[in-house]
Amino acid sequence: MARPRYTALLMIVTIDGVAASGKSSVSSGVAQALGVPYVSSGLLYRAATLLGLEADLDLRGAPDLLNLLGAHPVRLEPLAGGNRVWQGERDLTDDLHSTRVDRGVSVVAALPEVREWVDAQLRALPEPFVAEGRDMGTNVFPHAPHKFYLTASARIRAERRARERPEDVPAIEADLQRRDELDTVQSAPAPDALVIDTGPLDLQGVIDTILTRLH
Ligand SMILES: Nc1ncnc2c1ncn2[C@@H]1O[C@H](COP(=O)(O)OP(=O)(O)OP(=O)(O)O)[C@@H](O)[C@H]1O
Ligand SMILES: Nc1ccn([C@@H]2O[C@H](COP(=O)(O)O)[C@@H](O)[C@H]2O)c(=O)n1
Repeated sequence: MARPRYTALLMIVTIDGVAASGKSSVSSGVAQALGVPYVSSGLLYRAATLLGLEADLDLRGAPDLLNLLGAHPVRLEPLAGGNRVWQGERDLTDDLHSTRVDRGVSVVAALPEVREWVDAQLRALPEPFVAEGRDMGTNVFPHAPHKFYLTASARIRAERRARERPEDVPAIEADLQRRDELDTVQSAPAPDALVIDTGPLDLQGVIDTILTRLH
């Protein structure tokens, strides 16, 4: 039988990295090249944050937040072209990348109970897929055979994000640095991850760098 073009076809590829490092865009491109879904773990933390904000909860209060999530379950739909997040029939996805959610999500993500809630959903997903986030290669899928970690300077990341948002680069840069700091605990690269500085590369260049290593 002909050897598959990519050995990662039947397993998990993890792509971690700091805020706005390109994880979602790169994971989508790699997943589409592999013909597998990609899983955006950050969307689950963002969904928990959005629902907590809408319910006017104290985001540091795990019991109320978990009760809310239990009463109205959230579902992540991983698709090759992008993830959708549902609460019942409500599609939350387009409300998850706001500055309001950005400013609250690290508080929610620091709650062990919320991390367990996210990790359980991720580990229940059928393989193969590309999983992106902060701790996919360290905590959630430590046995994944292919691990990558994306970095870039805060300024470069802010300039990229500024193309998506009506805010100025210095303000976005400050927000990214704050989130990096708040996410430090769960954001270390796995010892066996290939660290890629995406600063000198365009989006396709990062995707190709990863695909080259999956042959
Ligand atoms: N290497 C690159 N060169 C140029 N632009 C890039 C590169 N990588 C990503 N981008 C762009 O930077 C922006 C942020 O990328 P993306 O949303 O994928 O980052 P992220 O790490 O998933 O962000 P977050 O942590 O906020 O979810 C997007 O507009 C994306 O198209
Ligand atoms: N594996 C992960 C993924 C995300 N987080 C937290 O969620 C925030 C949003 O993640 P994005 O990838 O959508 O930016 C992120 O800032 C972390 O606080 C996490 O803890 N672990």
